[in-house]
Amino acid sequence: MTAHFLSELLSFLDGLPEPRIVMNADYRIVAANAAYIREFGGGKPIVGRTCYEVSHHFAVPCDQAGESCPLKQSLEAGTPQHVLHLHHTPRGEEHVAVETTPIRDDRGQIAYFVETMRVVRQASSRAAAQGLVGRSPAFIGMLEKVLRVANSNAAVVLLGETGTGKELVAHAIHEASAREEGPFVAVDCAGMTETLFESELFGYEKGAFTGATHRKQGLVEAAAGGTLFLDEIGELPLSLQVKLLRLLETGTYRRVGGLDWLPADFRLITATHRDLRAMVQAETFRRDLYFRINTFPIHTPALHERAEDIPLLAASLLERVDRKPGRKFSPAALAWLSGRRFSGNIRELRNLIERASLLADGDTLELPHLTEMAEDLPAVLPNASGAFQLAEVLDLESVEQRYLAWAVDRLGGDLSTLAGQLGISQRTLYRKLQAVRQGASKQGGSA
Ligand SMILES: Nc1ncnc2c1ncn2[C@@H]1O[C@H](COP(=O)(O)OP(=O)(O)OP(=O)(O)O)[C@@H](O)[C@H]1O
Repeated sequence: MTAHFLSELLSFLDGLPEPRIVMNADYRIVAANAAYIREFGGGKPIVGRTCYEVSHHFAVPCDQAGESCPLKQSLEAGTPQHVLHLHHTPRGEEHVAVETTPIRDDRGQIAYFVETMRVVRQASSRAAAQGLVGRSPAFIGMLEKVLRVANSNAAVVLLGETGTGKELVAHAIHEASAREEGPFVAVDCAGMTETLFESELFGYEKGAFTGATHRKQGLVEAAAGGTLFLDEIGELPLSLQVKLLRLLETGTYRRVGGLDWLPADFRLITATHRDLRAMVQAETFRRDLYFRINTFPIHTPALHERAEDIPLLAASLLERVDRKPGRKFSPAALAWLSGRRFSGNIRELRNLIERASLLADGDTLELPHLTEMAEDLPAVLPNASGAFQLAEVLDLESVEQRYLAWAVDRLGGDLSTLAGQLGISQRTLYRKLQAVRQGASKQGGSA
């Protein structure tokens, strides 16, 4: 491929608003457009460096560092590939959606790759005063699904324990969708009676019943052009499931006391902490409704599946609930939080942090502020505050897991320091810790 072709390609890419780079098969950046230099350049030269060094600060390509590599995938598949990566940017680490497209030469051979990057605005990998935060593999896996489905009109069902952030995730899907400018209307299905359900969802006409002194808009109408989020869908009685199914099948509804069928225009997101499939088996949830709402299920991970996010979540939640800005946790307090099992997930963590913030007078939230009202919160990992000891000969994998559990406890959840001391990347450490957590939960919470 000629230099002329490259310069033509670059002047074409320069005119595009999204940051793009061109790379060769050796991962070397051969060109970057103006938008990329503006958003990711940070005033440093880009051309001639490798993508893995610029975006990840790795010394080897991503796939050799335990990460997915879209360049390699698109070389193998010969088609564009999409991945979600944590990239170093001039603003710090950010979630970036990467699309890698192979470019063929005149003989049909893949010669270059154009990579398009979009910073994900719906989630932060650093402490943030609002929205979703997280950087663990479990969180990134979920975020990847959120971004994939957002731009379709598919019905999404969010399945996860209570307090795992289902409402926040529903909001993120809405914000990443083409309906972003439209309304986001949340409805709690728990405790809905038949009359309430119909009048709330469909609205009513003046005179429809005693007390209906004026026409009232329903939530379906309020969600027009936007997203309707039905929380706790598993709590909806069978009689109301029929009414919801009719709305979804026909795309129309009628106000209580009204004659006209009105068209509905919303994207449906539902959520539940219940096992809907088991409910279908037990015939407490309609099979046809289950298939209607279940086009794209997303599991919201429990906190113990993403326990490495606890320090980041704790810092973010403190920012959100504390009346004194800028306060931090002591290392011991963070270590203690990182080693707890929260059955109420992020909501329980948030409540505990709010309580501690009320108890603390100084600039730092210390361990006693947390434990004073939550001593009985169970530990996930052994409380190995002393030396690392083994009383038996074990296989190396188990030794590594026990050692990591001990080291996390020791370093107070400061994973970047720990990764440095262990001589491995943070990513590799996250992955190894995931195995520790899974091992701990298989053993019923004690390692
Ligand atoms: N990834 C996250 N980052 C920051 N805060 C979060 C995150 N996930 C959840 N939260 C916070 O945790 C709390 C519980 O979240 P949310 O109400 O969305 O959970 P839920 O799964 O819908 O719970 P339920 O099933 O009980 O309705 C909220 O205060 C929310 O802001």
